[in-house]
Amino acid sequence: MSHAAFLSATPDGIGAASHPFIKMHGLQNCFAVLDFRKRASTPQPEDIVRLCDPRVGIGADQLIVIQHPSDKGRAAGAAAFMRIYNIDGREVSACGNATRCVAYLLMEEAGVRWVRIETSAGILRCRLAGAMQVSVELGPVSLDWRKIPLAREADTLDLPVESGPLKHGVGINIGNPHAVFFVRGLDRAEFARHAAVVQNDHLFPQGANVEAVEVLDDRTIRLSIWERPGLLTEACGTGACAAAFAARRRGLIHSDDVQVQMPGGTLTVRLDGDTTTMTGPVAFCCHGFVDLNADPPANAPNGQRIPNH
Ligand SMILES: N[C@H](CCC[C@H](N)C(=O)O)C(=O)O
Repeated sequence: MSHAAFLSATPDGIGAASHPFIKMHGLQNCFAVLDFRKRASTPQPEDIVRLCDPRVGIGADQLIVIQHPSDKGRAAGAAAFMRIYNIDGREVSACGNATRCVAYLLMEEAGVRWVRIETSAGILRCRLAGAMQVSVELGPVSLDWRKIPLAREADTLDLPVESGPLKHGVGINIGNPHAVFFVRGLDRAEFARHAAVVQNDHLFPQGANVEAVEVLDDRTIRLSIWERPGLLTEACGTGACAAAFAARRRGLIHSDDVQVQMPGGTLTVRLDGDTTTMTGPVAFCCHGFVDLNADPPANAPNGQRIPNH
């Protein structure tokens, strides 16, 4: 049975509300994956919060739901629509590492080596790049303040927001908003404190994923990531691409092939104009059944998770 086939299994003797899930990760950026291609519904926010919570649920940085593509997506050759939900239950438009994981599931299911996935940020081209290695070409990068989005016109190569060592950042939209700062060494706990201030600044009406980047050489950067809605993650695909693009744009690196080191491991990012392609490993963690539409835990997090530093 392929992993994707498990996602449509029906539990024998388990609660009727139970739904199969697979947990996967890309460099320890972890995802709970549900297949809703046989369900017309979307997950309830209280279910999303509970399922992402490591104490009462599966534990994940995002919940990913596979649906059938839209008519437009099908016409563009998309195999599925991938919906992305943050730990606070809100839907977002992009998740690079999750795209790599879902692409692996869909390619394994269909027995192919490339696949297109429809997301709210557009159609993404994905391909198998070796054993358990997947490449995803992310959509065009934008530095336009209106597309980040910012609350007011500003120089997106020198953002008017700072906290501690996070200064002179670069604002980028790569399907989701990012604020990229270049630093020299930064304790992870200190980064989390300052990144939370930046993320919640009024400059970002939709918030921002925040990266602190150290340039190690002409083709290698190291980054820490504070994702929306407020958590440190071990890796971030869109963040890696945004950081590599910003470093190249700032002239801090000169290679078009960038090694992006993160706490969970390294992604390779290929820069080509306003397109970025990330390549890296995917892995399966576990699978099982979850009850949906259950009551949220009494102390359901308000979308903030204590930094795991
Ligand atoms: N981990 C994801 C990024 C999730 C971004 C999400 N937290 C948002 O609010 O945009 C990645 O690999 O690109």
